[in-house]
Amino acid sequence: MSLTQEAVTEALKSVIDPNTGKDLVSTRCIRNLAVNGADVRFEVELGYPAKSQHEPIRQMLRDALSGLAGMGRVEIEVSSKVVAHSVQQGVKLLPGVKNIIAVASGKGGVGKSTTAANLALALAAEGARVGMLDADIYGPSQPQMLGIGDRRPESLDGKTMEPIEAYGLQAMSIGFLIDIDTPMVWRGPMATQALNQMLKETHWKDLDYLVIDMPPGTGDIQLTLSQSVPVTGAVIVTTPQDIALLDARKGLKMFEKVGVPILGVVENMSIHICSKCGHEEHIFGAGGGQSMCDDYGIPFLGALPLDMQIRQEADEGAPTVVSDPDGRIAATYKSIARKVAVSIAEKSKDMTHKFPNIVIQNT
Ligand SMILES: Nc1ncnc2c1ncn2[C@@H]1O[C@H](COP(=O)(O)OP(=O)(O)OP(=O)(O)O)[C@@H](O)[C@H]1O
Repeated sequence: MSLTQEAVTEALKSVIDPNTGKDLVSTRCIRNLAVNGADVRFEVELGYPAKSQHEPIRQMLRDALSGLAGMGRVEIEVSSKVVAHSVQQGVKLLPGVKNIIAVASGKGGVGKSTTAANLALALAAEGARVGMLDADIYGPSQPQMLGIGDRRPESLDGKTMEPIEAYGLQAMSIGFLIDIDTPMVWRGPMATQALNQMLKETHWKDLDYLVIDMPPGTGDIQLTLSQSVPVTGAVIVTTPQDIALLDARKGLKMFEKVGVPILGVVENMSIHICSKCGHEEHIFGAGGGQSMCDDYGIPFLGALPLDMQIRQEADEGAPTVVSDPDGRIAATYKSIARKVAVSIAEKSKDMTHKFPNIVIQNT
């Protein structure tokens, strides 16, 4: 019996994408399937970056076909294509930027900047083109974390600033434009204006994702920023103690109010593992991030331990995802990055309108 396209498709239907939980046929990821005698060739196009998953997915597809009678050679090409998604109503997308991910926290000092840096690097490691915009006006830390502290952006055309390259990321920080040693009183409108200028006047080059390290808190400045920046979705970083979770809930509500979808919650400093004896301790409490996600029906993206390695590497200007790319911590950041990217990919291009249409009727 000779091999048919239908039989191959049927066999491929049994393969579930581990990242989306759906089969690759019904999600239309299988392209250009060609059956030539006993040989099969096709492409798989994932909607999210997942370099680390290409080989395992290829292997699962091969395994699914191996049982077919009359099977010859199998050639599978796996790639990723990230598309642009809609943002809040009334806010325009940025040229050269497909999706913007806001990394926010209700409370300061929970590790938002460290998470933002590692998330951006993890998305890049999975094969995406990624930018990092440090909008933390209270304490811009990305230049230091990305090891580019003393460099300043240049302008080639006199109109736009060139982002600074760091570990493959296109980086821009409010810290490049202000002297962080000088105490500055930033008022709301000034901060918004500075951020808008950085967003629009940076020469972003074909970015799949721009990660924004937001200023911590849920005050007027944060609210204005979350309204004016064209955000695809927000990631909330929290530590597990009650006070941080309370503030994280406020952050969540703030984004909800302005129509920005929540991509999920990252619990940082979740557990402490003693570097000497390996004893595990929930210093800041256990399970808080997960239960907050259960309450609001949003994804729990993952948990990072309180680990000296994370602090040392970030402070030294080479965050863990680049310092120890094959380690356990980098694997957690990459898993979080894939969940964020999958959640964006699954977002409908037409965002549900938050505000009702106003119809004027002539009577
Ligand atoms: N999981 C972790 N384990 C150990 N240290 C961490 C971890 N996450 C962050 N840190 C350290 O905690 C400090 C605060 O982190 P970070 O600057 O990322 O917090 P933040 O929430 O962005 O703060 P801010 O409110 O100032 O913006 C840094 O020194 C960082 O290296």
